[in-house]
Amino acid sequence: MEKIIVRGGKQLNGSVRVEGAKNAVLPVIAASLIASEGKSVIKDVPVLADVYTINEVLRNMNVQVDFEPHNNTVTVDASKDLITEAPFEYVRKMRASVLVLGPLLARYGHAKVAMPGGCAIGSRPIDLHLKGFEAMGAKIHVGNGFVEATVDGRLKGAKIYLDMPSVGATENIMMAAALADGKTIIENCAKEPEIVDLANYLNKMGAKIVGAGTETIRINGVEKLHGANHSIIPDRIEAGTFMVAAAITGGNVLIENAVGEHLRSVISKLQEMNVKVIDEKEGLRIIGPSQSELKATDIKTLPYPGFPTDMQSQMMALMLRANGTSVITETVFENRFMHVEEFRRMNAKMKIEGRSVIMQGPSDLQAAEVAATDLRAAAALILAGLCAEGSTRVTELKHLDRGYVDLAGKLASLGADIERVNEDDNVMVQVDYKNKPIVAKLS
Ligand SMILES: CC(=O)N[C@H]1[C@@H](OP(=O)(O)OP(=O)(O)OC[C@H]2O[C@@H](n3ccc(=O)[nH]c3=O)[C@H](O)[C@@H]2O)O[C@H](CO)[C@@H](O)[C@@H]1O
Ligand SMILES: C=C(OP(=O)(O)O)C(=O)O
Repeated sequence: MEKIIVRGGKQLNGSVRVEGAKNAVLPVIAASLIASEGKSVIKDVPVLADVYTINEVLRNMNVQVDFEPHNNTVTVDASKDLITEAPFEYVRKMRASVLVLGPLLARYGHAKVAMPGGCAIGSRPIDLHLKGFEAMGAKIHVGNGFVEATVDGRLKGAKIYLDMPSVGATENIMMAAALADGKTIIENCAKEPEIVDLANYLNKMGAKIVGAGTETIRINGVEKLHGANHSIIPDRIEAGTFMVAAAITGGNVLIENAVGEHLRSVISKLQEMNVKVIDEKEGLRIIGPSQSELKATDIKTLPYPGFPTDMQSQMMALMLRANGTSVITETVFENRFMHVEEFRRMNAKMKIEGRSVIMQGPSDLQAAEVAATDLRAAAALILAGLCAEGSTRVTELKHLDRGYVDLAGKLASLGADIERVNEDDNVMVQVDYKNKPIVAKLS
């Protein structure tokens, strides 16, 4: 079984570069389906399991997708006739597969995609995506584990109010509206930087979208879209994870490529905890305080620009080490506390009350064998291992590989005592992140 073994106590120093954002690249690759002519060349693509999955989803639909991992480039040619279905084997691996619904429906008037189930962080319905398509004239049928959307002719522009600012629903509706007949207005939409990145890409493809990044997006539908060149924005959650790594070890790390503007809520909480954050030309420098100076704080997760739920578990690791009582309230997903039990195995002093976790810090973290319950929990357990006494062993690394490019290798390059091993035969499978050996195996 593959494990990451972390021996705590090393201070992190140096610099590390963040990759393109997972949550931006997945919708961008899905959106490439819309182009009936020309190729799209997408750069700064992170070499992640999820990227291999979305590429497979598209290939299965007869799209030509070429991935050059060493150049971080994906080229998509969707100009042939496409198959308008995404089977369960892909959606099960990655919920973001539902993002092909909007582009397929808009281009072909038909899309059939396996219904995503819940996952370790919550039930995650797609009712808002479907209501948006219905408002644009689509008929939706859910049965036998699939959702099927059809429309005679083109989708019609509509005014759509989202009950909550869902990232996926905003993306799916925006992609569909780009090719609809007439004007669509999406109100109370998500404002995440990944929404802006997708809108920029669609506009390069010939779409007419304004307002992305605000709570109202206006889209004038066009008849055709073409391939375009695009570079993916830096991953704010990977950057945030390294910010916590520097802070939790009292280190000094420059996170190259991190965009301060995308991380305001995280920066403000770190500053409250006595962590220094300096905006430099190349990125963000993080200087962690000594453990005795790390202050407790409270966090509530919210849609952007609020504190991101995808940073909740990593910040929890840091708050466990802080002096005083800290509280985290999770408002985005109803069940994103599975990592609490694993932290407890590491001697963390914490309890769950409703949608909040209360921590009486500082916990004297001790090494244990712990299992990742989702992608960010995997990162959080590794972060806790960086300051725990002894050798922490983190398993269930399939979650980690969905969203981090060689986290262990990058932390090792900053001075962490960490390795990824296959304990059955004691073979180390990944040592140097620049060569990307582990992810290369997934192709
Ligand atoms: C690939 C990707 O970009 N994933 C991100 C995206 O997921 P995703 O797009 O799935 O998250 P949403 O913003 O849609 O979900 C937010 C909340 O809305 C609810 N909801 C959503 C859609 C819907 O039709 N009905 C409904 O009730 C969800 O259950 C959840 O409670 O945004 C989340 C919230 O920032 C992040 O944690 C994920 O990393
Ligand atoms: C929850 C996440 O991703 P996804 O929506 O792809 O499950 C995440 O990136 O933390």
